[in-house]
Amino acid sequence: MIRIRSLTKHYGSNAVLRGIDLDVAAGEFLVVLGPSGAGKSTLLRCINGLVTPGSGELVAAGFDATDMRNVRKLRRNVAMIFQHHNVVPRLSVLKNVLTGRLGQVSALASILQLFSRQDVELAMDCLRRVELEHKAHERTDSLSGGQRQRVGIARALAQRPQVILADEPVASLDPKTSRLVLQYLRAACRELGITVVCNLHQVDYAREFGDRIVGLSGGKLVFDGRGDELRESHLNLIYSGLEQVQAAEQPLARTPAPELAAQGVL
Ligand SMILES: Nc1ncnc2c1ncn2[C@@H]1O[C@H](COP(=O)(O)OP(=O)(O)OP(=O)(O)O)[C@@H](O)[C@H]1O
Repeated sequence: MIRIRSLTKHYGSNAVLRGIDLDVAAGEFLVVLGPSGAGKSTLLRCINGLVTPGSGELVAAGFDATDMRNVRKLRRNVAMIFQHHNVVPRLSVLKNVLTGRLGQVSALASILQLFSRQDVELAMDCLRRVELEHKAHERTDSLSGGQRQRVGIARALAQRPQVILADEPVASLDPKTSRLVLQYLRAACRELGITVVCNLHQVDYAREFGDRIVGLSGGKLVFDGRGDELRESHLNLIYSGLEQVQAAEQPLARTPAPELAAQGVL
């Protein structure tokens, strides 16, 4: 579903992504772990065409994401969920979810915000999936932060995307609400076959919800494996910072990573 080869991105002299190779299978729930500034958001933004990579290949949902002519089609199929949910507070919950349909309807219908009965039924179904159907006609600013994030998920689902990119979707939520939000995302993955790539800071959630975890450090992937393969030594490598990754010159750690241990990296 996503194929990335030798992907780089620089901001001036700051090398943010330094040769990423990554495949994500259809229906997989992939968690990206990494310290602040590792390049996690930049990676997600490259996948949905918000950021143009410097070099490399990136195909998502069948579209070449490095070719900006594909951006509209790409974003129709690749939905994004942000940390601050980006919902429109003064709109009703239902209208916020319906904005997820804007990329799919005609330009005129989009300008006039005319939605068909099928669109409304789809939006209500998406609200049911995050258990907010009963809030459909309330103003979104009357909802809690966790509920707004669930509206963000429903809006993403209303797009009927092949891929959902979630950029620290639970960063500002309490533990109970965080797990609920991640459960809805995982259900979307399992029940609808949507591929999810989710940036997280919480290792426990990564282990619990990710089918697979990749560790990004200093713009390089330094771990790729299942949650139960992620050891303390890998976490040290992921969170050790740029210098050690450069010193290691080791592209990827896989448990038990005997090669890395032999080189004294772990
Ligand atoms: N638009 C931009 N212009 C210049 N530099 C940028 C821009 N966006 C990101 N960067 C830089 O790229 C690096 C990686 O940022 P990015 O947001 O991808 O990291 P991150 O891993 O998502 O961090 P966090 O966990 O704090 O969100 C940082 O050094 C950041 O300052």
